[in-house]
Amino acid sequence: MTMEHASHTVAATGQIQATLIGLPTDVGASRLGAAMGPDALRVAQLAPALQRLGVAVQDLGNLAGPPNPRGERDAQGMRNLAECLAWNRIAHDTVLQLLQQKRLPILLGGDHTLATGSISAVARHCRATGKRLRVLWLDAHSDCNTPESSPTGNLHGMPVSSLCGRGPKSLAALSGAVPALPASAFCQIGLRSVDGSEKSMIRELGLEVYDMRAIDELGMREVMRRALAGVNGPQNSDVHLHLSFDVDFLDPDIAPGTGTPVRGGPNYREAQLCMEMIADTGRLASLDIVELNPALDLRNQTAELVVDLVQSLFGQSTLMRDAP
Ligand SMILES: NC(=[NH2+])NCCC[C@H](N)C(=O)O
Ligand SMILES: [Mn+2]
Ligand SMILES: [Mn+2]
Repeated sequence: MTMEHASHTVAATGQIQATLIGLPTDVGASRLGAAMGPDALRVAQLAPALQRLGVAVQDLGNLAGPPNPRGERDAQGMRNLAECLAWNRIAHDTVLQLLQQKRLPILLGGDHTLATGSISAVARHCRATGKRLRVLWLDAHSDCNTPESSPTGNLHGMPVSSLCGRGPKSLAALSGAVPALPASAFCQIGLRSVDGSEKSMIRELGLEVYDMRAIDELGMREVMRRALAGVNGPQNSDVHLHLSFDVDFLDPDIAPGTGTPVRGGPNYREAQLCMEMIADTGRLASLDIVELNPALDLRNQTAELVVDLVQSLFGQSTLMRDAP
């Protein structure tokens, strides 16, 4: 177990400087409600929970963006592309600025299209600083549809293909290079709902995927050991680890507050171990928390669970002492 944190997220004091960015949009999702996600996380005391672990937390509040319409599919097969692009530009610009200030951005979504903007910024930053980027994508879905292949036209099903240079051109170009990052930088964990077209895309891109069957057969410990193989240890100190956490990764029995739930996900202990093993790397440098839908939640229990897991992600453990 390592106790140090990645140097680029740590100010001279050794303290992580995190910034919460509320992006209240569900323009890419199938159901309304994820726009309320940031506030549900605040109600569940996300900032104080991080502060108790010694993280300095700044909250930018909810940033203003375009309206969240329920558009029909356009000629290319996408819903609400213009609004989605505008929200992602906001995500990109804000995350990039924070990374340049050596802060650790925590994007509070909002739907999962926002990962296009945030990861584009992370990719741009890594190109400029010579860091190696690793993206862990915790999700029930692989989100690698294209406008042509998507069964729904919802853009939250397309961020991975966009980032790999296959999705809608305007979204794919956000980082200033196409593709924004190599497909090999991604590692997807928890998949259990993959469209036929996405299966082909996963193979075409060569995405590293640990689906629920892999978790069942190998166990979460071995899956995470493999996922973090190029992240752990002194020889990988140049890695920027980004976590894109889609709340529907979790089993709907413990996390009902999400718009596209799929049964058979990781349970509470598996999810905790996943977060703890990421924390142990000390390399987490940016985070998306997306697809939390308070309108579908029960007494905010999903938001509270997410806060609990984020505490593990930032080093809370049963036996090690919290920061003073
Ligand atoms: N981020 C998510 N929750 N994505 C769900 C995507 C569902 C489906 N594959 C689609 O393309 O519409
Ligand atoms: Mn999902
Ligand atoms: Mn997703």
